[in-house]
Amino acid sequence: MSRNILFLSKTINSNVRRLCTTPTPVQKAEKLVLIDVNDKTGYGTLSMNRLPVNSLNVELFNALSDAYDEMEKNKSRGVILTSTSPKIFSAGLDINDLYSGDSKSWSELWDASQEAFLKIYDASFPSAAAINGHAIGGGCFFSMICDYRAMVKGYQIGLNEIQVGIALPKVLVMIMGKLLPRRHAEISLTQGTLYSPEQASKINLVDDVVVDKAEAIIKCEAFLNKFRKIPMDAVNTTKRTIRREEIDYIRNNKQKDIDDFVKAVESVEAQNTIKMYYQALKNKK
Ligand SMILES: CCCCC/C=C\CCC/C=C/CC(=O)SCCNC(=O)CCNC(=O)[C@H](O)C(C)(C)COP(=O)(O)OP(=O)(O)OC[C@H]1O[C@@H](n2cnc3c(N)ncnc32)[C@H](O)[C@@H]1OP(=O)(O)O
Repeated sequence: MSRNILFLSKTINSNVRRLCTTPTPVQKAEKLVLIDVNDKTGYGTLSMNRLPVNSLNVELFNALSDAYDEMEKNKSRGVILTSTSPKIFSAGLDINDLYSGDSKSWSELWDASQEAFLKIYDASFPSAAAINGHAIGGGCFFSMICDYRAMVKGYQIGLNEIQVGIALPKVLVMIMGKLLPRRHAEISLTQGTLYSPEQASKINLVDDVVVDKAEAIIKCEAFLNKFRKIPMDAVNTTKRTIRREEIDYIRNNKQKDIDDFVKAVESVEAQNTIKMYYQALKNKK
């Protein structure tokens, strides 16, 4: 069974294409999240496909949410979250949207990010991130809400929002505070530190450091295999107990959380920093 070739199958929604083994090739997938279900294991590989850097915008968040809905509907045994880019898992929130948006568009952006967050963090199956490149800002965060992370050597990972001038949203602080030892969480959040995979593994930000994407996928599959003999209801009840605080916070404070994000982004200081950051990115070459 060839799992590396994209095949035409029914379009699940406007932004998600399921890859399966029906033998009708298509030239190029244009969907924002590609879904490849391994019929043998029942695991779905979801590949973010908003090139060049998988910057997160409303459409990519929605495509991730739709892909998770599809996995739920098909009673998936687990998801591997990765990217089609050869060197970038995700470069975080789309700086263009932060730079040129307004309170309405930032509200819509955060609303979509909350939905995608809940789909992944409260899924009824485990998710493993095969971090095949840089995972920065929101990109790092989306790997953090998976159940496991394997990262390829030679790239960087971290929550650098503070360097972009954005005060850290509450849920990011809550989850970073639980994942990392307290002192590292504090330094990382207030300084926006980016880590090598080796450094990240020392502070629990990633679980395994690997040489390439293929090894990352193998590690993710091995992690998901650990759940095969455990009743998933028991796993999910336990996981929801562990994750209840963050999930309840978003469910019960959705609008406040959106307002907090908009307030953080629209402040004069944040806008000045975002502008400088945007220009530095554009002038890089
Ligand atoms: C309760 C709800 C919770 C849900 C939360 C969800 C998300 C949490 C988000 C919280 C807030 C997050 C804030 C952020 O994420 S801000 C973004 C932080 N990201 C960055 O700082 C990364 C910036 N980019 C880079 O450092 C580099 O581009 C790179 C990723 C290391 C790749 O470097 P390189 O390979 O050299 O490529 P280029 O730099 O030349 O980039 C190619 C191309 O892409 C553009 N680009 C890069 N990053 C972004 C971006 N984040 N947004 C938009 N566009 C980006 C870059 O400008 C180049 O474009 P051009 O070819 O047109 O010049």
